[in-house]
Amino acid sequence: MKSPQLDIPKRGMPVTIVTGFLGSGKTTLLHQILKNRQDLKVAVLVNEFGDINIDGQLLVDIEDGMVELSNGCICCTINDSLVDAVYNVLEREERIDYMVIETTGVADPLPIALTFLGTELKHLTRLDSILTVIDAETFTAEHFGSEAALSQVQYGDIVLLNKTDLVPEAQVNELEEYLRKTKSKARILRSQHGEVPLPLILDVDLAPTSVYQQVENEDEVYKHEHHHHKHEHHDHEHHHHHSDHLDNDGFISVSFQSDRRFDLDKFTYFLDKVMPVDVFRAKGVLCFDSEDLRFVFQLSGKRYELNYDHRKKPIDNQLVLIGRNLDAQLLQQQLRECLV
Ligand SMILES: Nc1nc2c(ncn2[C@@H]2O[C@H](COP(=O)(O)OP(=O)(O)OP(=O)(O)O)[C@@H](O)[C@H]2O)c(=O)[nH]1
Repeated sequence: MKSPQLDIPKRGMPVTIVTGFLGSGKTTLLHQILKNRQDLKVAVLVNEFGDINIDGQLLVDIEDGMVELSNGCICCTINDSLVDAVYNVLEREERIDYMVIETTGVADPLPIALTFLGTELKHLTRLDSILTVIDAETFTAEHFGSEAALSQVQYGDIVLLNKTDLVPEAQVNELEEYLRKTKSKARILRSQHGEVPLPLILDVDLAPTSVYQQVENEDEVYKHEHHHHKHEHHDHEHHHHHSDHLDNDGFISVSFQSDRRFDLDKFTYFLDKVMPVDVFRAKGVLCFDSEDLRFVFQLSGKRYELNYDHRKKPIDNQLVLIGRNLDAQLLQQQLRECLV
């Protein structure tokens, strides 16, 4: 007799949440994880701030079977799409050993962690840790004036001081001392280009899940009172508050797409002379008139890189600019002027 097929649901899938501010090196770390995972079958969930998913396009070449969240900040759309995306992974036929979730640079990791602890996912997954990537060069105690960035540091069980190649060691030591003062329990590591031994960051069981749940309860009370208070004054306030949140601490993203190629000189002139300093982060896949290959473009703070992408033929230009106080129409006009 044929034995009946048992359909045993997967339980306790370990999950690491990779968080960290815009451009700190989360995707770079993800590439390292996928490169060095050995026999582990890792599912990565990427969520990007911006209409065009550049990271997803670049990751897909490395690892098939990637699952993506829909665009937008997951800390806002979390109750629908994150849970769905996690289910998509859990329901796959093939074996998957580990799940890594990359949040957007402007997302607060706490609601994401709470989704794993507060929904039906708590029976199917095990939150292993929150890993916070920090750009050792640009990080300051002001956290870019962003509440999300503050929360990222606050809730990191592992703090990865990345880009240590860009600063003198004394400065990294100072940064580490500063973090030690506020985060005595965190595992603090250093890296260049996200290179870190995987046993130090995966399956480490460092998430203090009871603490998150306590925070959640307090937060519920706060939200309730907050809402109530607003309600007395203005019916639309609550809604307004929510859309403020969607603005992500004032960060907005501007997308640009064109079938035409850029003039390389005009584009670099735009980067060096025209683009406002308020553009904090940019990334894209670009095509230039003078070049036969596609380029991957990365800008973080004052630095940018344009690298050949040997895997793909040039097709079109797709670019996302992220920053505060950006004039989307003006930027798009200025970019159009760089086209041949
Ligand atoms: N010099 C140096 N550059 C790095 C290092 N790690 C990452 N970078 C570069 O920093 C830029 C941003 O890296 P990403 O990994 O895309 O950053 P991210 O955190 O995923 O960015 P967002 O998705 O926009 O939040 C890229 O140009 C990387 O090549 C590092 O250790 N040293």
